[in-house]
Amino acid sequence: MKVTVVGAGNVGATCANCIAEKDIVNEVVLLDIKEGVAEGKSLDMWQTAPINLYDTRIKGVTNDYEATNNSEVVVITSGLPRKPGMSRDDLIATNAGIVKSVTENIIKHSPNAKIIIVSNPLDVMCYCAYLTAKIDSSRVFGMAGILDTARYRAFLAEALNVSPKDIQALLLGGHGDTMVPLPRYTTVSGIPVTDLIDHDTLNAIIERTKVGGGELVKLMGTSAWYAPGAAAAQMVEAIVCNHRRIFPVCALLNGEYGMNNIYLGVPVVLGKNGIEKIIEVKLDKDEQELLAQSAKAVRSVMDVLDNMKLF
Ligand SMILES: NC(=O)c1ccc[n+]([C@@H]2O[C@H](COP(=O)([O-])OP(=O)(O)OC[C@H]3O[C@@H](n4cnc5c(N)ncnc54)[C@H](O)[C@@H]3O)[C@@H](O)[C@H]2O)c1
Ligand SMILES: O=C(O)C[C@H](O)C(=O)O
Repeated sequence: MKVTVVGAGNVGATCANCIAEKDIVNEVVLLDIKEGVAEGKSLDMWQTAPINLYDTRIKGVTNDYEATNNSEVVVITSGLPRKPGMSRDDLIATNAGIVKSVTENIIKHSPNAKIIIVSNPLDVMCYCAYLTAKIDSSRVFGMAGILDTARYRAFLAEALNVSPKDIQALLLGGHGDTMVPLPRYTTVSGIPVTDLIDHDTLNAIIERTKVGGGELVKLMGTSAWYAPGAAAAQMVEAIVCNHRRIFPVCALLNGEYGMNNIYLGVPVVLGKNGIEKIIEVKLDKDEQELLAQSAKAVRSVMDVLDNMKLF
C-alpha cells in the first residue's frame, strides 16, 4: 500500500516520517517542487529505519506524479505557512492555486485516493480541493481538529497534572480563532472536566487553544509542524488500518448541523473509505451560536476563493 505526502517542508516531512515510523504501509512517496529536497529528506528518513526499526520505504521525488500512482491516501501540505502578524486567511491568494494544481495532478494519478488537506486556510482549501477533484466529499477532508484538540488536551494535562492520554475532548468549527472547543464534551478518564477544574482556568485554556497556532508562529517565525505532522499521520493510520476512529475532521456539511455546502470541523468516523459517517452531537444554544459564528468566518474566506475565479 502506498501513501503520498505532497510538500516536503516542515509539516510534510514530519508527517511522512511519522507514517513511516508507524510501519503500516509499504511505501511513502514525498513530493515537492524544490529540486532535491524531497529526495534528500527521504534518504535521511530512510536511514533512521535501522534505528527506529521499520520497513516502510520512503521515496522522495521532485514533481514526479508518476511516482505517486495509485496512492491509497494523499496528504497535501504544499503551500505557504504564515509569518508573525499574518492570519491563516492571508495565505489564500497563493495557496488556493497550489492546492488546485496539486489536486489536479493527484486525482489524475490516484483516482481512488482519499485526500487529506493540511494547507491553510484549511477549511477553504478543503473546499478548493473538493471542487477540483470532483469526487465524493467522503474522500476529501482536512486535518485540523486532531491538532486543535491535541493542544487543548495538552494544556489541560498540564493544568491538571495528569497524563494527556486520559483526556478526551471534542472541538467543532473552522480552523481559525473562531474554533469551538466544547467543555461539555471534555472528559478525563470519563470524569467531566468541569468537575476537576475551575471555570476561569478552563476558560483561559480554551482561549489559549483558539490562538494556539498563532502562539507558535510568534515563537518560531513560521507555523508549527511536529503536532500537525503527527495529527495528519494519525488520520492516515485510521484510514489505511480501517480503524474507524472518531476524530474531529474538516468535512463537507450537507444538512448536518443545519449547514450546507461548507467545510467545517465536526466529529466523524474515519475508516477505509475515508469519512464513513459524520456524527451530529447535540449542541446547546450557546454552542450553536459559536458554531454559526465560526461558519460565518469560513464563509467570508469562501467568498474570497469565489472572487479568485479559479472554478
Ligand atoms: N491544517 C493545519 O492544522 C496546519 C498545521 C500546520 C501547517 N499548516 C499549513 O500547512 C502548509 C505547509 O506548512 P509548512 O510549515 O510545512 O510549510 P513549508 O514552507 O515548510 O513547506 C511547504 C512546502 O510546500 C512546497 N510546495 C509549494 N508549492 C508546491 C507545489 N505546487 N507542489 C509541491 N510542493 C509545493 C514548498 O516547496 C515547501 O517545501 C501551510 O499552508 C501551513 O499554513 C496547516
Ligand atoms: O497556525 C498556523 O498558521 C498553522 C496551523 O494552522 C496551526 O494551527 O498550527
